[in-house]
Amino acid sequence: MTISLAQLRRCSIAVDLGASRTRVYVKNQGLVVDEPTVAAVNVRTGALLAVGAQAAVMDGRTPDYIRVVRPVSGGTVVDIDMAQRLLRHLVGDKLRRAWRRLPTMRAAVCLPYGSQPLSQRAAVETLSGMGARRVELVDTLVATAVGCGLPVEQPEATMIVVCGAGTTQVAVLSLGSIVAAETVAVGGDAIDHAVIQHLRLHHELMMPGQAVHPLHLVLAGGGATPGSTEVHGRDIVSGLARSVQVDTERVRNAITTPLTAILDAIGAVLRRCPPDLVADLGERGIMLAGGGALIPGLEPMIHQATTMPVHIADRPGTCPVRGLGAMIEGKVEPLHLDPMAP
Ligand SMILES: Nc1ncnc2c1ncn2[C@@H]1O[C@H](COP(=O)(O)OP(=O)(O)OP(=O)(O)O)[C@@H](O)[C@H]1O
Repeated sequence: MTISLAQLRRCSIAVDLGASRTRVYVKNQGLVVDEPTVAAVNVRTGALLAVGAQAAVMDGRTPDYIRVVRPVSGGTVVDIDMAQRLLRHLVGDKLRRAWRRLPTMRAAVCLPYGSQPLSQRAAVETLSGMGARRVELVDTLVATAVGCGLPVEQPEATMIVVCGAGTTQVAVLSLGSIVAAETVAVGGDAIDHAVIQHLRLHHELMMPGQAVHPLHLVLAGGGATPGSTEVHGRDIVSGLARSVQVDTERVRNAITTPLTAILDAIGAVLRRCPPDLVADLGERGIMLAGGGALIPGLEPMIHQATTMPVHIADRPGTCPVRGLGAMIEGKVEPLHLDPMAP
């Protein structure tokens, strides 16, 4: 899937269509869109009522005639028409007109490692329908490593863990390519689900998906984390609104179980790596990226399991699209190997 840097330099836009968020980088302009991949539709008329953050707040609060939809799932565009409508609204009128004027507009899209031909085709069709004459597909892992500022083109090992909403991808890269990689169907959404299940089982409380985020922020407080915190939801039995005091340590334990799948993937990738590369990693450590990198407890858990240094990338969620952006801007220099060198 990975194509040459020369081809990428001809692209005008870079797109990361994630299950949770859509990000668009425009050449010479930077990151212009970073919004939830959500649209609200009037089911009676088919009209699009809201997109992005506006649509996300409607989720779970709509009357019958409004449906909140997510056109991307597990790294695949599952509703091409809706994804195009969503993208059109997110990029705005000004940018759209500029796209139409460019007869040879090329787009770069990042796709999860090992994505199926059907997923690749859906991404290409989505962007072609938006006016792109050519769509270049790039591995999310390579784009993210570039976005994190890692020296991917060098003959040194780089380990990256990209934790998204639906999946986590783990890879060791060297000389601009993936040496070993693994994908697991565990991401931020699975962690939110574990928290919701914990509250349902131990507190008989139903909690909406969006309400989990404040709890993450409390848990991420590190040493300053309070022993308990108040959460609001609906009582399972009575159906009435209720607040409960939740033991933060028990919530932390509840999210540990799904996180072990990520540790297994890291172990599998390390076992498949040549020893020289693993030795490099002992010094350099592991880079955590993707929005899920901020999941409380993930970083210390990986450090404890691998004994390697673990770093969380700067603005981890936008690393893939910023990496793609750097590639289309021509900021990534390929390593020139001279075959005649002594
Ligand atoms: N501060 C935070 N604490 C915990 N989890 C977070 C935080 N910020 C984002 N997340 C989680 O990160 C996930 C979104 O990450 P990201 O934006 O990388 O996903 P995506 O690229 O849309 O998804 P995918 O790569 O699976 O298609 C969500 O599940 C969200 O709950």
